[in-house]
Amino acid sequence: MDANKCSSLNSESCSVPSKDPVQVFCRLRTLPEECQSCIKLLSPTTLTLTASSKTGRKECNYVFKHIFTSYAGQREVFQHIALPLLEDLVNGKNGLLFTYGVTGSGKTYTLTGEPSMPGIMPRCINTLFNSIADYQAQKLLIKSDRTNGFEVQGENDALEDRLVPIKTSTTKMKTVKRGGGDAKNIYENDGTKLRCVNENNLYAVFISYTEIYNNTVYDLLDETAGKVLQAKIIREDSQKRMYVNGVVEVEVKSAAEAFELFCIGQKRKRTGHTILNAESSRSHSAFNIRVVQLQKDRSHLMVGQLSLVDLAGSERCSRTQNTGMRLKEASSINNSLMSLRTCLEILRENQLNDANKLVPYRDSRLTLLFKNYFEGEGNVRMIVCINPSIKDCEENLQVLKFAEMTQDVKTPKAESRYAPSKYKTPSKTTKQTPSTQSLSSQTPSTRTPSTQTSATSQVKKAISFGPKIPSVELNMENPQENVMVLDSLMKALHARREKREQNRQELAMREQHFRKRLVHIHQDSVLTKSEIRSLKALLRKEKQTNRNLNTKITDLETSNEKLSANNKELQDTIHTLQNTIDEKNLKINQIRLEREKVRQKLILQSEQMKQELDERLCEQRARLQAAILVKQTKIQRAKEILESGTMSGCGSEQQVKIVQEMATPGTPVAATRHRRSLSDSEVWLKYNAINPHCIATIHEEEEESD
Ligand SMILES: Nc1ncnc2c1ncn2[C@@H]1O[C@H](COP(=O)(O)OP(=O)(O)OP(=O)(O)O)[C@@H](O)[C@H]1O
Repeated sequence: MDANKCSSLNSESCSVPSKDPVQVFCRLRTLPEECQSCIKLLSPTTLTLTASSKTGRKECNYVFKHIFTSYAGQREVFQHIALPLLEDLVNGKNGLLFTYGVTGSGKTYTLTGEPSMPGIMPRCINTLFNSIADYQAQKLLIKSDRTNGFEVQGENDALEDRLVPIKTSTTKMKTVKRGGGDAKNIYENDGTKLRCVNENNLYAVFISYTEIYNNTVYDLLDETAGKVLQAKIIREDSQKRMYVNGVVEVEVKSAAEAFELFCIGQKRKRTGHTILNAESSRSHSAFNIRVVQLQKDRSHLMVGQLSLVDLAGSERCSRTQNTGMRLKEASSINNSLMSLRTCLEILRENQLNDANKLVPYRDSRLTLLFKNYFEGEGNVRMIVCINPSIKDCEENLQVLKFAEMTQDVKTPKAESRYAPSKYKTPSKTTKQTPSTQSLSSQTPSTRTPSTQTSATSQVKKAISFGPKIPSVELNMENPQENVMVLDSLMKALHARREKREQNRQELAMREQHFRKRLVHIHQDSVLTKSEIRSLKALLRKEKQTNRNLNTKITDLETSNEKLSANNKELQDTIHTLQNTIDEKNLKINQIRLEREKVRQKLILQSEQMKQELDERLCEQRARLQAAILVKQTKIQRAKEILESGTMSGCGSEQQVKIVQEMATPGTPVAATRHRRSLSDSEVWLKYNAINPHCIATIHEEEEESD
């Protein structure tokens, strides 16, 4: 088949391209009434996140290009963010739009939405077809060249292709339900149109849908694989642009056809139920729209690509409580998001410091696939989706930090260029018969033995050696007749010679064509072999990773079991210690009670003793006073006697007698020594009336000594 192979973008540019920063938008999800918010909006571009940590509450402000509140509708988000990218797309410029955020923050809702509330993707498709519907190229006039470029083929070839049932398994480009007549537009179409469509051009729209699951690329539109999707490899084309090798790229002629493809892919996309989102994306998915426009004279071609990427949500395993496969998915998601962060950080560092540090795009398929957008040409926009719930606060902090940093990264400004095409007239061989044309449109791998037999018969039919050589019978009797015979023989020989020349030319041409085909087949087989080798290497690597992960899982499970056993033992010890503490507390309480009883008893006893001593003291005092009185009386009498003796001349003998009488035994004598009293308990207590002991102090001293 003769075709004009055109490259989609001409990268030969001498001038240094100007750069634009990555535009980052923020969208806040609606919050259920019972939930507390950690986000406060200060202006349409600034928000505050309040995070509480061990050291207290911390408030951080973040500024974005625009912040969409929970009241912002899908239409507003589309018009603000995606419409400019769509305009770029029909102007042949590339664009990347990706949603980033914590799981369940509304990334898929923003990109896809629901039939009644379509998100960015359906609105892009509807708007695109509302605008270019009248300027579409005939189906299959433009075809994928299987190496990230496009070919323009002759109208007859396009017609042939439309008539020949295409085996989608090998052509890498298929049509959806030929004609797509019965496909329905499931998403509401608000009739938005673009103003920048060039009415002189012919447009063709191609869709591909891929996902990156566990760091492996899969084609969601690949129907050859059956239920299990085959891993694809990422290649670099002649212009150093990354693409998924052998990806199915489908030309669609209406929005309904595009949605049908999206639904097919959506069914294959890996989603799963997690604690944080009932239908959580477990892979990163990229819905690619390529718009190819061909100038009416078919001399130039221009391609624009818009990739709508729904990143899987970042998640903390402690919150999701994922195990097994979900845990592996989560760690792969987090790893690839970490690679994205690292790449953007290094890019930013390089740009700020004018450095040339290697950006590790190859660390993850995600960064490798979108490398061109950051390094090459294309507008990059990011939507940070935020669930303002206080539960997501810590993760939102990380997301917002990354988003703010991303705004500092600058990407080369997207430029649109037409690529000139070298148009060749279709070769004679492709113009022969419909059967030969369809044969040439098939790839070698699709040809069956029956098609090969028919090809041989075609070749046989095509080769003729000219008119038959007439039988030469010379008649000697009629020389005139002989002249005629020889004349016809000569004519036949001339014709045959001409035919031979024609055949030789035809053969040379066929040989050339065949050689070309052989080269093509050889290239194909080399590519396929290298692809198989890469896939085998990938498989080996995956198997090794799998083995390592399994070993890790086993190790972790063993240590988990050990920890559980330890934990159980510790719980038992804690329980036993708790019982001992309870018993000891009980005993302490009992001792305290007994001690209190003793204290009360001692207080009572000391009071009784005090009373008793007081009584005795009173008694003794009374007795002493009586004795003193008696003594005083006697002294008085002795005085009187002495005085009267002196006066009456009484002898000294009489005086002595009187004094002796006074000193008779039994007369109480005041003693200076300490007195003691006998207590009830028959214990002698020291009694000191002048310096009495405080009873309370004694008890306290006793307690202390205890
Ligand atoms: N702005 C919004 N308005 C109304 N509902 C929303 C909004 N954002 C998200 N939702 C709802 O929240 C739920 C979770 O959203 P979605 O699936 O889009 O999250 P996600 O960020 O894609 O999560 P994951 O990363 O786990 O795939 C969905 O039921 C969705 O309908």
